[in-house]
Amino acid sequence: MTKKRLVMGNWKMHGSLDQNAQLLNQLIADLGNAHSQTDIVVCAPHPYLAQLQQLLSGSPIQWGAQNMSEHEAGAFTGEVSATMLKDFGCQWVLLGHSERRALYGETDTLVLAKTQAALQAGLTPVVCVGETEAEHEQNQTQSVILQQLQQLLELSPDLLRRLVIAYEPVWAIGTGKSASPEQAQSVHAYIRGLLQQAEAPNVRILYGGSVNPTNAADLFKMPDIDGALVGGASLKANDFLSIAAA
Ligand SMILES: O=C(CO)COP(=O)(O)O
Repeated sequence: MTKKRLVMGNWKMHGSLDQNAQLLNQLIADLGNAHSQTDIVVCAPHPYLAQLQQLLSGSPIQWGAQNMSEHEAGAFTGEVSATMLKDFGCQWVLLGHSERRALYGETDTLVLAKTQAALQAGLTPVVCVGETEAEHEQNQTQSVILQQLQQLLELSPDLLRRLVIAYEPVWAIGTGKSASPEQAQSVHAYIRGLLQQAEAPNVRILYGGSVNPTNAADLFKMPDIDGALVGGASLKANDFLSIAAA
């Protein structure tokens, strides 16, 4: 099975109605039908999902959210459910981003519960994993990744095959210091091995962390890098589309 490349933008907590409209209209205009070989997705803050639905419906660009609740509905003030995301046309949701893990205490168990809720609602979860700089320096990358993925790998192969995994080394996020293609590939190959053992060898594995128009092509040459999760560069239409075209 050949895997379609996937390039996702994570806007994080950036944007406004005006800025988003400008960015999205430029993406639509410049994209045309040029990248049918690549799935292109933007993940916006929750309040802007209606705007994405309005502006992107009928375009080749898909949209998603950056987080969601593990619960279906109920007394969970401030939370947003998977079915609410579906109401706004989302097909994708980022889960377990390192900022959620580090700043909001999300555990592997919580990320698993959110993943199950997303799958149940028919969303594609993009589960983020990655080691910190200290863990990297202590050669703990594989054990950290294994820990983060272990519970997910116990999902049935049918469910697991509906996931996307994003490897985002924390030390590469927002630092301008991307992992080298070889460094990223070695971790992706390790993740691929785990997925193979779990009978889901074709799950797409994205790399994230300071991806830009200059380094994207070399990253994408690696056999187990199936696309990118892009932060800062996804806020500039030209940069984001250059990455998608790389
Ligand atoms: O966290 C990221 C995407 O989820 C990566 O962010 P940067 O591309 O800004 O390093």
